[in-house]
Amino acid sequence: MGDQSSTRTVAAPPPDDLLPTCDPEPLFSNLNQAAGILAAVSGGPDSIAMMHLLARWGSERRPFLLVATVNHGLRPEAAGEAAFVAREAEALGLSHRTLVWTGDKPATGLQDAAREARYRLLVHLAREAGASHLITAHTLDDQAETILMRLARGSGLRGLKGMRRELDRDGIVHARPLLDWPKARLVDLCRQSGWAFVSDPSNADERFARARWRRLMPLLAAEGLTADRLALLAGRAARADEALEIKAHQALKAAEPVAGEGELSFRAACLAGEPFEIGLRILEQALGLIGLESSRLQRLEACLERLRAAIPAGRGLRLTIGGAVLHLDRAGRLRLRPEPPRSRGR
Ligand SMILES: Nc1ncnc2c1ncn2[C@@H]1O[C@H](COP(=O)(O)OP(=O)(O)OP(=O)(O)O)[C@@H](O)[C@H]1O
Repeated sequence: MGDQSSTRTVAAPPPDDLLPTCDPEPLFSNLNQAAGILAAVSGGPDSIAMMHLLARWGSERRPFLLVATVNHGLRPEAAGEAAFVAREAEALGLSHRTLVWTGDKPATGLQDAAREARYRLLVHLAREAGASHLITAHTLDDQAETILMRLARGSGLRGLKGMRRELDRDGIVHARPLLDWPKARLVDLCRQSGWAFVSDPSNADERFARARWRRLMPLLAAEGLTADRLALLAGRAARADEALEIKAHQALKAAEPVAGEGELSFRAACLAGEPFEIGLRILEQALGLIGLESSRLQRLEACLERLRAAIPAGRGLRLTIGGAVLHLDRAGRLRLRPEPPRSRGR
């Protein structure tokens, strides 16, 4: 996260005669059709490089651009950093807004809360400004660290897909155009181009898991587990995940689903007959069809195990999961409906 401990501004050396040739056109070509772009710039080298590259992006087809910095109100330096980004943006002819997180700060899970607040503020501003896209400067290294952290948590295939290049955040497309770029390349680009940036020591603060994983990266790379290989794994996991989703969709469609009044029912035999992984996804998709987020993988697995034991035995079963009540009748039909509000969260 951008601002959890003290930072200092690095005065970059003057521009080198041999500026690295870096064409922003292919980098941002997916954004040509955007109805306005909000660029999230913390002041670190990654997002400062993104801002400079955006400013150099061919002006003809470029959608309107707005730059924003979030001051989480967690460090005294944060206001100065936002002002620094504002000045840099102005010098490039770009509009800039500073957003301040004024809400209560939780005693635990501060990083997660700050991230959530950051995206809430950014998405709100994007909507207000009429921007269709929010872009952040996540790099290949961020992707590799994310995958390692998810591996360590025993994540499923979906987690191993890593961060997505594009996702929907409440109707705004969140895009990560630098996801294939090693961080070192962006830092070099800043230094060689004379682009000043803010250096954030919290990136090396080992109280944070991401920093500890970052420290391990060279050791892992020496054994072949490089950021590139982790990204390769993520791409393959994404491909397998997509295939399994399609198979689960087909299985659910063939199970005579009947939807009505926020409910869904279907023949449950597929949950026992299909491979376990497909069964999990059928359940998740069914929950999605009644408007519920998928539950934690472990809970979903436990739920499916019970269903798989009951279905062949012709036993009825009633379960709750992820805000849903599941009712398996003796005829082998499973009905899902949202839990009544009063009993939720017990
Ligand atoms: N304070 C901030 N203001 C504006 N943008 C920010 C700020 N902090 C982070 N960002 C954006 O998010 C990108 C990723 O930053 P960082 O790696 O610090 O995020 P993170 O806390 O790991 O969150 P995420 O879940 O998005 O990975 C930055 O390159 C920048 O585009």
